[in-house]
Amino acid sequence: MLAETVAVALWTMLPAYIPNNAAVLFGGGPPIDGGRTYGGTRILGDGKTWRGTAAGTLAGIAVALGLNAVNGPVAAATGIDLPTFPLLAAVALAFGAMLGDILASLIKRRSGRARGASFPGLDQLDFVVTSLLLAFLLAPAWASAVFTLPVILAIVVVTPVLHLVTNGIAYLLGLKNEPY
Ligand SMILES: CC(C)=CCC/C(C)=C/CC/C(C)=C/CC/C(C)=C/COC[C@@H](COP(=O)(O)O)OC/C=C(\C)CC/C=C(\C)CC/C=C(\C)CCC=C(C)C
Ligand SMILES: Nc1ccn([C@@H]2O[C@H](COP(=O)(O)OP(=O)(O)OP(=O)(O)O)[C@@H](O)[C@H]2O)c(=O)n1
Ligand SMILES: [Mg+2]
Repeated sequence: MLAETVAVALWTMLPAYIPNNAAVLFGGGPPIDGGRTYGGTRILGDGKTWRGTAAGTLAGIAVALGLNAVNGPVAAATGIDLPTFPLLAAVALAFGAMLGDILASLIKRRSGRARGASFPGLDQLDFVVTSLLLAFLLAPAWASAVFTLPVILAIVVVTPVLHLVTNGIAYLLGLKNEPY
């Protein structure tokens, strides 16, 4: 059923959705690239920090453990069979999301885009690709069972919409400098 597929997709991706939010809220401090440049432009830029990456990863893992704790009651109340997250899967989704955002900055800087510039498509799906890849790498049996083709399709369609809505609200609240 479509609603059930979307519910499983959102539940499973929550540990990958939270890291970027937490990085915005708790990030800052020394940049990962240490200010270094390559060919005259920054490697990553001041928007990718150690603190934001650590906070994001920890927040994503914490959310996965929290979802594990409420899985029983939520599954009982909704009648939907929702996955639990083994620790490796939680780490893969959370750190994978941070990694995707960092790789996207690398691509943005190499293609001459300044910090904060938009890159439609990449901005909305960078963290999806890397968190899924890392999950398949670190927890292959779990990932193959959870990320069926319909679930992956639901993720790819729903995530960009949620990303635009979340960023729009964060911008209106003054938490982000750009609404994308
Ligand atoms: C636990 C912590 C630390 C924070 C929780 C804050 C919160 C309520 C987050 C909502 C999480 C959520 C379910 C998001 C799903 C969408 C998604 C793909 C998010 C990716 O995050 C993007 C992030 C930075 O993006 P970027 O690095 O790629 O540019 O966006 C910035 C977000 C924040 C600064 C956090 C504050 C967010 C809000 C005030 C918006 C909350 C909005 C909702 C709950 C509405 C979600 C939309 C629908 C339609 C349900
Ligand atoms: N690993 C990260 C990711 C994000 N942030 C914080 O969250 C803000 C918004 O994140 P994002 O939109 O991903 O970065 P941008 O500043 O837009 O930079 P870029 O163009 O490189 O994406 C950043 O400015 C930074 O303060 C952080 O500290 N560490
Ligand atoms: Mg940005």
